[in-house]
Formats: sequence, structure tokens, C-alpha cells
Amino acid sequence: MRVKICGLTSAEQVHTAVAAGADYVGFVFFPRSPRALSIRAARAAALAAPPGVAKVALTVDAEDALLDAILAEVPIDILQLHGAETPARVQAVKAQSGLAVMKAVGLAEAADLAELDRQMRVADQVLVDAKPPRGAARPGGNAVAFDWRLIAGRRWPVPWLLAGGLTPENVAEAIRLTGARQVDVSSGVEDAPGHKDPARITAFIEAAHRATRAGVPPSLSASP
Ligand SMILES: O=C(O)c1ccccc1NCC(=O)[C@H](O)[C@H](O)COP(=O)(O)O
Repeated sequence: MRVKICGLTSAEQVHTAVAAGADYVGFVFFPRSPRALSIRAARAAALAAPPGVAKVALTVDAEDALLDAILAEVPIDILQLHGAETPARVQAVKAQSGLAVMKAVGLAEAADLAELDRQMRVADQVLVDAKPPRGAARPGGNAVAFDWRLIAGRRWPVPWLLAGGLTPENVAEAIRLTGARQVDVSSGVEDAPGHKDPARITAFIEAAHRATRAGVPPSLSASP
């Protein structure tokens, strides 16, 4: 089981997540997010991550100039594209940056699975999230879960992460239903929007690992 804690804003939060067992730490470069941080703050936070913990930059329909500015200052391992980026844009970002791309895809109904299939042809990993509610201020980080049965029993050509409304309380059931071997969380480990709660981070990671030990058929999930 690998766990991504998204929306960290300081070196202290990175230390907390890593000490709890996080495998990925995510930084949000979307100004309207309560988790948004400056490039300077992201650099300080990313430098706090030890080798072996993947540092992820989350952007939303970012232009090349923003990606270049982030990558010039922040030691990033993976680019998470969380907007309406097309497969062609995913390919272009991969080629230009030389980094792995994690493409977020929002699901609400079976018809949304076609976009997941399209993005899995080009992305290095996919992050399977809930579609944002109508009128939401941001395309992710909304504490909303999708119907996990939509992806139950699916076979995956690339590594993937389950996201959207996960919490320490529900992550075991989500893993059991979907066979996820990687999970991502932001709101569910906060005590207020943008404010991470160390105890909930620890509880989330422990619950995810416990659920995996309890047994998920590995054949349902591509290895990361
Ligand atoms: O977290 C944000 O504020 C955010 C803003 C804009 C685009 C995406 C955003 N977060 C995406 C994430 O990676 C979240 O971890 C994922 O959507 C799950 O969020 P949550 O339901 O809050 O756990």
C-alpha cells in the first residue's frame, strides 16, 4: 500500500506526513485552493522530503510558463494534472518536463470511464477522483467520494490511486471494494479546509495499511 497526502503547505507538515508513512507528498499550485502555496514555500516543503518519498506538484490546466517556474525552483518528481488536460497535453507535458505525469480523472457515472481509458493510454499513473460537485470552486479536494462500485473489479494497465472523500473511517471499505493499492487524501486528514491534522494523517495511513494486510486480491491492481 502506498499513500499520498495532498495539499501540504510547509516543511513541518511534510515531516509529519513522512513520519506517519506517506509515500507521496503533494503541493497544490492552484490559487483558489485553501491549500495553495507559493513556489518559494513549496521549495522549502519539498526539500523536507527524504529520498524515496515522491514530491508531487498539482496544477490545473497550467500553461508551460507556470510549470517551468515551478520546476526551476522546486525539486519535483511527478506532475499531477488536475484540470481538463487532454491526452495530447499530457503527452506534451511529459515530453517537455521529462517527468512522470499523474493525470486526475473525475468519475460520477459509468460514462466517465471512457475518459479514464483515454488518459491511461498516455499518463504514467492515473488518480481516480470524484467529479467536483456542480458549482464547486475547485476541481478536486472537495471531500466528495464517487460510487466505488464503478471501478470494482477493473483491470488496470497503469498504476493508479484512489482519491475523493477518503477518510481514516472509510478508507478500509474503499480499498476492499476497489482493490486499490494506492490511495490519496486531502480533506479527510484536515480539521478545517487547508489545515492538516497530524493525528488524522497517522490514522489514515494506519487504516490503509491495515486494510491491505487484511487482504485485497493483488490481481485487481497494477503494481505502482
Ligand atoms: O486540494 C485542492 O484544493 C485541489 C485544488 C484544485 C485541484 C485539485 C485539488 N486537490 C486534488 C487532490 O489531489 C485531492 O487529494 C483529491 O482531489 C482528493 O481530495 P479530497 O476529497 O479532499 O481528499
